[in-house]
Amino acid sequence: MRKLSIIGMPMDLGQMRRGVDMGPSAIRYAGINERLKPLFDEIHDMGDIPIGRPEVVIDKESNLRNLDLVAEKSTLLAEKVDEVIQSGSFPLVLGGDHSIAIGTLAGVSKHYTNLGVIWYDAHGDLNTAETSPSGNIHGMPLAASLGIGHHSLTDIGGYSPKIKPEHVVIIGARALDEGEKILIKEKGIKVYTMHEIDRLGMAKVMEETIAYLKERTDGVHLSLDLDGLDPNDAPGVGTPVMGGISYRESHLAMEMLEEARIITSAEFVEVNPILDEKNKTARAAVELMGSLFGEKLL
Ligand SMILES: NC(=[NH2+])NCCC[C@H](N)C(=O)O
Ligand SMILES: [Mn+2]
Ligand SMILES: [Mn+2]
Repeated sequence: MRKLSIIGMPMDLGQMRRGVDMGPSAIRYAGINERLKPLFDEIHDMGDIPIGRPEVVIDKESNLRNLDLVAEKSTLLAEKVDEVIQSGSFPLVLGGDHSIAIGTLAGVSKHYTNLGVIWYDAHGDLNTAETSPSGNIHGMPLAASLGIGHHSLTDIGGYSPKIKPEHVVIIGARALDEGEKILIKEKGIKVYTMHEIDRLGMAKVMEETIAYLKERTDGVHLSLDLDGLDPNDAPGVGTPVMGGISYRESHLAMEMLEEARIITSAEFVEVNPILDEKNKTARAAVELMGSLFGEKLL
């Protein structure tokens, strides 16, 4: 039996542009339930993790924005994701800014020996307090999940690291900070930048990604930041970068993941309806979910 559990994580504490906390509502409004219903035997919308309206606080010692709050809320999400997997359901998390991946991965990773991660993003999200140009935690979740960074972020769920660098594939990168570039080289993280996507084509990129992860992992989490897409196709994001992955290429990527049957959990993040055009970005997210979960035209 194929079961899906939708978890909303309306957290915008990992960055400064308000509105991304409305991401889960925008995605629900775009018709996620109706769209995915034919693809599963059961869908449970678990509602949202309670975030409230906390005030922004800069952690004095680390210079990180909302460190304690992000850590506290991430723990709640990790527990919910863990519970969903235990119940035999596929966890689909709706963000929220990308800092929510810290909690998602804390809940997912304990169920696998070698969890793989596809990080579909314009950014590397590999910063730490030391390398971050912004102090925004949404630029740090991949580093934190690798066990790099402030202990409040790396130790969510009581264990670290959640993933190994050789089990990560970044797709769509086109804006990397200096510290991130160093980390990618140092750790040997596999990255398909826009250059490789242009050069090889998305089909080849996904073939290679799938073969690479199949060989070394026993589950794969898809962390899809909508800013991985081109801002023309997904304008409703807080940190848009020109020259991104097209809507069509993204559908192909999702379809190939579905065919390969490797994805065991997923999250769609950074949908900000305040910055969006008529909910276009949330609608794109729902359409991509359709492809990821096996929607066929014929
Ligand atoms: N999840 C994201 N949209 N991250 C954007 C991060 C931007 C920049 N690298 C920073 O650390 O602030
Ligand atoms: Mn991101
Ligand atoms: Mn991004």
